Amino acid sequence: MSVTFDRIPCTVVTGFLGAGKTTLIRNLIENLDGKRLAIIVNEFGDVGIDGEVLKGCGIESCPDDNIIELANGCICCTVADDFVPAIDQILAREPRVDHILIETSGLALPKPLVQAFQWPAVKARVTVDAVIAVVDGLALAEGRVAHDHAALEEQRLSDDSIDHDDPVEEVFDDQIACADMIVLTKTDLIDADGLALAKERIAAHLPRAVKIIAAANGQVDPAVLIGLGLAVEDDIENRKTHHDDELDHDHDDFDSFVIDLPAVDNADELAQRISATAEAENVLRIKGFVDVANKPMRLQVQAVGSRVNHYFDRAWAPGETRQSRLVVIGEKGLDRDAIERMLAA
Ligand SMILES: Nc1nc2c(ncn2[C@@H]2O[C@H](COP(=O)(O)OP(=O)(O)OP(=O)(O)O)[C@@H](O)[C@H]2O)c(=O)[nH]1
Repeated sequence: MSVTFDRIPCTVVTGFLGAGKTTLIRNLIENLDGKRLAIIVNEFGDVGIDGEVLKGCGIESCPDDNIIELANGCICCTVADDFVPAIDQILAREPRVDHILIETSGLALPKPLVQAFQWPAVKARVTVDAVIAVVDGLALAEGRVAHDHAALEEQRLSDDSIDHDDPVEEVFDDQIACADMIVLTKTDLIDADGLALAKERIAAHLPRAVKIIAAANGQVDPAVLIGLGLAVEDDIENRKTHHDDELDHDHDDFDSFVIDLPAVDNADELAQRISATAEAENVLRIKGFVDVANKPMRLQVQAVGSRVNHYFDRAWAPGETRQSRLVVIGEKGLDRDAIERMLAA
């Protein structure tokens, strides 16, 4: 008698830079009682910050070894080299993993990633449970992504010089187009009108009837998001995106680099500098870890646009090099020298 194993379900979490993917996943890890999890974290930029944040959870059902970081790129472009080996590594785990979560980079196009699940080596063993798009409620309410289409159209008609291909909007659109469920984040930062506006803006981009779940600080009942059993790999071709005709998508609309800073004296002052820099230089995202002089703890810094969060996340380990490294991400053409000068000032 042969023994057959069911395919392991995998939830793909997409969402634009800083929308709240890591926060949501961290919450899922903490509340998915009894399920053994493995997580693949894909980042744009060389420094694996999200992986570090998730490893800090210390949850028994998701040990650090089960968190695999695929930094520096886009999983869908490196299926054979990175993704399949990562899946192999997960499937070899004992005891058996019950569920896989993938946190894609904030610039990832979900369709090519899901298409990677059609590879025979993957399809035989793993199925895409659902694609969840995390969208930034605050950014939506403020019109930083998914602008009001009617207003934009009016503006477009009155000004021929506007560039109509907005890469941020395109990535956002593609992530929404591929989603089976949408989590609208940061609802603690918006009022009822903002929430209604955010939902309206999503609806304007939604090609299908998809549920929108409002969440604050990543708190969503895992039963709503996990175990949907949708086998998305069999349906993904039907989801129309901006990049359907591109064989190669190399994210060349965006730039990212790492800045090393000396130790800082004051965390609040650094946060102000980061905010001013993001504003002046049109930076989409800054994140990293910082050495604050005379403090035993490491400072974690997270900026989405000019909004900055910072907090001491853990003590520097004995023997660990205390360093300050920030990843900066924005649209192509970032002025690296100016950003470096402003952050170091
Ligand atoms: N107030 C508030 N802040 C949030 C919420 N969700 C996320 N954040 C904050 O937003 C920032 C970015 O959150 P992340 O979870 O790192 O976002 P991400 O989508 O993983 O970011 P990337 O991986 O860089 O694309 C962090 O400072 C979070 O603490 C929320 O619901 N409310």
